[in-house]
Parts: sequence; structure tokens; C-alpha cells
Amino acid sequence: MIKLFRFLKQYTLHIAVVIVLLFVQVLSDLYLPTLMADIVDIGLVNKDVNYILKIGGFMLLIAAGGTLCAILATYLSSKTAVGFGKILREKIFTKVESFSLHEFDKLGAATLITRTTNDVTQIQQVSVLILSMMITAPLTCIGGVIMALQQDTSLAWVLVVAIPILFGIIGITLKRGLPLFKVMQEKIDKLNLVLREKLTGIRVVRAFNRIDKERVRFDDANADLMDNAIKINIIMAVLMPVMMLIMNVTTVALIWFGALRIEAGTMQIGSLLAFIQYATQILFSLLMLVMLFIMVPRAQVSAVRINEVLETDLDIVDPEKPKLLNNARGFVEFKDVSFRYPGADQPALSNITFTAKPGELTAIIGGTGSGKSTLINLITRFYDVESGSVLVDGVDVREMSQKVLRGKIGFVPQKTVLFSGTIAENIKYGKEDASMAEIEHATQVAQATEFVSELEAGFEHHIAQGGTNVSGGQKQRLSIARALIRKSEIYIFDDSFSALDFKTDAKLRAALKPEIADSTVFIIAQSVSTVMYADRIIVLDDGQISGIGTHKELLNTCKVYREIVASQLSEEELA
Ligand SMILES: Nc1ncnc2c1ncn2[C@@H]1O[C@H](COP(=O)(O)OP(=O)(O)OP(=O)(O)O)[C@@H](O)[C@H]1O
Repeated sequence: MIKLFRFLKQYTLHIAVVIVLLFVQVLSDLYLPTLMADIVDIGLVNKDVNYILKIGGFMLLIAAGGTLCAILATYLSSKTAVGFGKILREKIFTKVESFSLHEFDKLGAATLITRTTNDVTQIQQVSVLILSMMITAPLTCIGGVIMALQQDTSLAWVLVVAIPILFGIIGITLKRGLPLFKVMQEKIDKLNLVLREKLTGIRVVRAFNRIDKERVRFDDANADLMDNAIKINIIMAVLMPVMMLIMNVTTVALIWFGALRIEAGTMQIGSLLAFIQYATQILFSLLMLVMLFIMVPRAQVSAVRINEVLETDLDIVDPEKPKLLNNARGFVEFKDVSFRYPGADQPALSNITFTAKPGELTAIIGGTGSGKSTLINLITRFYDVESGSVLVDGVDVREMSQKVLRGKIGFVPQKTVLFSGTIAENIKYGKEDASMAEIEHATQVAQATEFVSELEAGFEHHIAQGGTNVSGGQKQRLSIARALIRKSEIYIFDDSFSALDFKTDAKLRAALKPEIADSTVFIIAQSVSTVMYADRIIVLDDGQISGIGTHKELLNTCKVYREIVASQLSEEELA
């Protein structure tokens, strides 16, 4: 957790003020019992009303000052902790944003969400405790012992007995409680994972009548979390009364033995009362330390989880001195590229070499899992090559800034993603400052105008989270419009026409042609009719290029292509 405290730098002044305020508060708390003893032993014994009023008034002032310090300290420490939480969430979010797809896959969305929310909250809560108790508890404890001994040394043995018992109980609590606290976050993670999967896959869950099974899965995770929380609560439920019992027994012992000393004339009543108050303060401060000992380890688990995110070595980073690109606009070149997903035995792509120029349409075809999307992911630098190089405008993509690279690309992913917001906002996602005319034009080319104009709110129609309130084909067209509005040098359509009917597909491709005529275009498609007019068709088979050329050339030279064609086109079309 100490590592995380480096983010508290901007709150240094706040923390310093809190320390001073708490110091003053503790001093005032420690001074009050002594004053009270004076009132009893001097004021009451001598029936000196003036003295009682004077010291009483002084006590009121001191108490008011202490309270004011406590309020201010609590306000500042809460402000610091909340600010700390905000900084941590920002840091995690920024880091996660720079994750490569591999790092996302490794950690998973569910735990990233828990770490950004629940784990940060743990740290936030414990920071308030640390800020107040780390100062107050030890200071009160040490100060209390000194002040108590000043009142009477012979009763100190009662504390000498009580404190080790208290420490014994703290030890047992920590031994039993710590493992439970440590797994708490993992159990919350598990619950989030199940919940997330269930909610995102709700249609499949329903279609396959798996609601009951999924409920059991959720209930298991939920009950597991509850069981753990109950075990923790049982420990806490036992701990508190036991601590109170020790405190009360200590008080009774002090009164008992103090009374004997008073009777013997070796102690005054005021001193006993003050001693009892100091003993209570000492034991309470130890109780606060226990709370700290309980909370800190749990927050420590959260801190480790947060640090794990913050310290993740990024696979894909910008070079220190990104190369500037020459005037070329959209040249893409693969030079003997091989790539393997982390942990995979077999490479997903092997020895891929080709060049694509502006004005050219390159189509990629191949069976499922042949590496088509992987090839595209290397152009956008979602992953880095294992060997060889991918060049854009003559520069290795690893040597240019990711922002510049992706600024050149209009990408339509295989799995369409829309964000909650209006249709216009979703299209503008491709170009923030796009005018209404540009939005309308992109929509027109993507063949989405008709369905948008049929909507009551038109471009202001609200897209639900995940784009669930539009059809698959409509989503695809909006996602194409979003890419087109960028006027990119390189366009990538990853199986982007699959949800369109034949007529819309033909109309869209005709409208698309002039729009992307000067760009380098990649189309991944399963159907021969989509790829047959391409300038270059790359036929992938098991991660390798089994043929490259035009439709005609491949019919003569590539067996795999001929098989794909034969499975899709009729004899007449083939002829
Ligand atoms: N994130 C990943 N981690 C590990 N292996 C992966 C990952 N993504 C894809 N693969 C594997 O890499 C190979 C190529 O996958 P890719 O998605 O590129 O195929 P594709 O040709 O686009 O398939 P499809 O037409 O079904 O979309 C497959 O064997 C796949 O299982």
C-alpha cells in the first residue's frame, strides 16, 4: 500500500495539517482527566467553588478546542482519502486504456472493474482510518501511560495485566481473520465475473433455457461471498464484546484496588477517577489499533491487486522517438511476418509477405480460424509481430506512435460495437468535429439513411448500451458510417458486410467505391462474391498464405481458393 501513497503527493499539506490537528486533539484529551482530578481533589475537597468554576471553564475550552481539531482533521482526512480514491481510479483507468488486447485477455474485464471500484474503495476507507488512527492511537496510548503513571504508579500493574490479554486477543483475531479478509476481494471478483457473463449473455442464457443453471452459479458465488462475510462478522461480533469486557473488568479492578488505597489514605479520589479515564483511553487506543490491524491487511490485498494493474509491463508501447512518416499515404507492407498468441503452441500467422498500395483493394479469404482477423490486428498494432515486420508508409508500426498509426485507419470490426448515446454521437465517434453534412453523407454511403430517417428522433435516436435496440445489420451500417466519416488512408472491413442482405450489400459496395477509391482497403470476407473483384486476394490457410493474386490468377494457381469458390459459386458463375 505504501507504494500507492506516492499518489498522495498533492495532499501533503492536508496530511501535515491533519497530523498537527490530531496531535493537538490528543493532547487536549490527555489533559482533561488531570484537570478533572484537580477539580475533585482540590476544588471539591476544599469546597472552593471559584476553583471549580475556573478549572471547569478551562476544561470546557480545552474540550471545545479538541473537538474543533477533531472535526477539522476528520474533514481534511476524508477529503484526502476521497481525492486519493479519485486519483487511483484515474491511474487505473489510464493504465488499462493503454493495455494491449493480450493484457486485457490476461486479467479479464470483471476483475478490472472490481479493482477500479471496490478495491479503490477499500483503500479509500482505510486511508481515513490510517490518517486518523495511526497518529491518535499510539499517541494516546503512550501519553495515557505517562499521564496515568503521574497520577499513581502503584495501580499500573492492573494495566500490565490487561494490556497483554488485549494483545493476546488481537493476535488470535488477526490469525483467524486475516485469511478471510484476504479472500474477500477474490470472492467479489468471482461474483462480478458470473454476473457480467450472465448479463452480457442474457439472450443466450434465455434461448438455451439456462436461467436456472445460471442462477445456481450466481447463487453459489453469492453464498460463497456471504459465508466469508459472515465468518468475518462472527469474529468481529465476538471481538467487540470481549474487548468491552476487558475494559470493564479493568475499570472494576481499578476501582477495587484504588478504593483500598484511598481507604489507606495513599491515594486521592480525583487521582483514581483520572487513572480510570487514562486506562480507558489506553485500552480504546489499543482497540483502534486492532481496527487498523484488521482493515489494513484487507486493504493491502486491494493495494496489491491495484499495483498489479499499475505495474503491468505493457506489451505495446510507443517508441521513445517515434519516426515521422514521409509523404506516402496508406502503403501497407508485410515482410515475412509470423505471429503467435501468448501461450499458444502454434503460430497464428507464418511468413506473411505482401504489399498493398493506396487505390487498391486487398481481400482476405480463408476458413474460420485461418488467421484473417489476426492479420488485420497486426496492421492496427493490437498485437506485435513475433518476427518480420509490418510497415505502414515505409515505417515499421513499432517505430511510429500508435495515435498516428490509428489515425490513418478506418476500422470496422467483426463484432460490431456501438456505445450508449445518439446515432449522431456514435457516428461522430469516428471524427469528433464532424459536421451534420458529413454525418449525413457517411450515413448515406453506409446505406443507413433509410432506417435512420424512419426513426422518430432520426440521428438523435438513442442507442441502448451495447447497441441492443438496433438490428445486427443496422448496427453494422452505423459502424461502417463511423469508419467512413474519418476519410482514412487505410480502411479495414473485418467481415463487415455479413449481416447485410444481398441488395443492401450490393448498393453499399457501389456507394463505397468512390469513397474509398484513393485509400488502401482491406476486406475480410467469407464469400467469394465479395472478394472476386479485389485487386489482390490473399488466401489464408492455417495461418499461411496459400495463394495471392486476382480471382482469375488464383483459379489457376491456388487449390484452396478453387475449393472455396467451388463450394460457393455455381458452375455457371464459375464459367
Ligand atoms: N486472443 C486470442 N488468444 C489466443 N488465440 C487466439 C486469439 N484470437 C484468435 N486466436 C486463434 O488464432 C487463430 C486465428 O484466429 P483468427 O481470429 O485470426 O481467425 P479468422 O480467420 O479471423 O477466423 P473467423 O473467420 O472465424 O473470424 C485461431 O486458431 C484462433 O483460435
